[in-house]
Amino acid sequence: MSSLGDSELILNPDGSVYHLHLLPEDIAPIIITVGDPKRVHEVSKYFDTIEVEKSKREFVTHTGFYSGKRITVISTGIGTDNIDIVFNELDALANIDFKTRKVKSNKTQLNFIRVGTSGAIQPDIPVDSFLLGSSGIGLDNLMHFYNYGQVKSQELEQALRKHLQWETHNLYPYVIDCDTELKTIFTNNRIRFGITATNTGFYGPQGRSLRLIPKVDDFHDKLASFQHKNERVTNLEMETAAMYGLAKLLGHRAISLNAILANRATGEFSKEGDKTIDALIQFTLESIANSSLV
Ligand SMILES: O=P(O)(O)O[C@H]1O[C@H](CO)[C@@H](O)[C@H]1O
Ligand SMILES: O=c1cc[nH]c(=O)[nH]1
Repeated sequence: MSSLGDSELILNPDGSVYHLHLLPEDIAPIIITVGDPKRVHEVSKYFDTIEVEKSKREFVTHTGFYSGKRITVISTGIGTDNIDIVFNELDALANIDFKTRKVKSNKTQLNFIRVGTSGAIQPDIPVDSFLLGSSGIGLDNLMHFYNYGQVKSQELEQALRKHLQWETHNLYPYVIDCDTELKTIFTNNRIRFGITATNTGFYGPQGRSLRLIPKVDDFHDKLASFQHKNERVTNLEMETAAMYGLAKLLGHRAISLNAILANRATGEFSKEGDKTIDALIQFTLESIANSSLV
């Protein structure tokens, strides 16, 4: 196997990976991802010890121990473009030998757990509730740059495309399921389940209108009315589908947990978002501590 060239695997002068500025020993196999860089501290403040604190751009990383488990928490910033960077570089840290610049023959499987915020599109999902995305619908185009056919949720993707008929808008949604073992770990009476839709923006791409009118005028109605085997589309955010796709392609596991801050059907926005996010962080850490994850 040939070595990866300098412009493919980009390392900084200190040997760290290009954007994340991390060394292979800086990360744990259990990785909590958050969008907001400030949320990293909101997670790691519960750790018993913190051994790594590094940052570059919007990518802040803390690694430490919580209840005997070594955990990394990292901010991805906003959007699936950043997920491409974070997931490829974290995988490189785990599975590429930075000295030989070759892919390792023995791979390490990483467990990605997103703790994010999101807006519900169904009226019965209250603000300040928790929701686990059992599948991710990608309305962005990230996975179209990879051969994702082997990891997609074929039947769900076909049924969704037939229902939406959004080829007229040049939209070809991809659909990828969460990891079922991680789903079991977070299955609890405090959490709802649903299909999470991921898009490239917060305003037009989530059907929001301030001064500009979104072109897809039935955006919420079309997504909210989709039904497949008792599953429905529940919420909108900006990272989950790409996480599910890249994790599966790279042989990792991923789950996305959402603090529902907005309800787009009822027009509400949480008045206690920080409290809700903190409760989801504590729920996530407790679930990890009680799991067999190492
Ligand atoms: O709170 P985070 O994790 O950033 O997640 C949500 O919030 C951001 C938009 O406000 C997007 O990243 C969206 O996915
Ligand atoms: O409506 C929302 C709320 C949080 N994050 C999103 O992406 N959308």
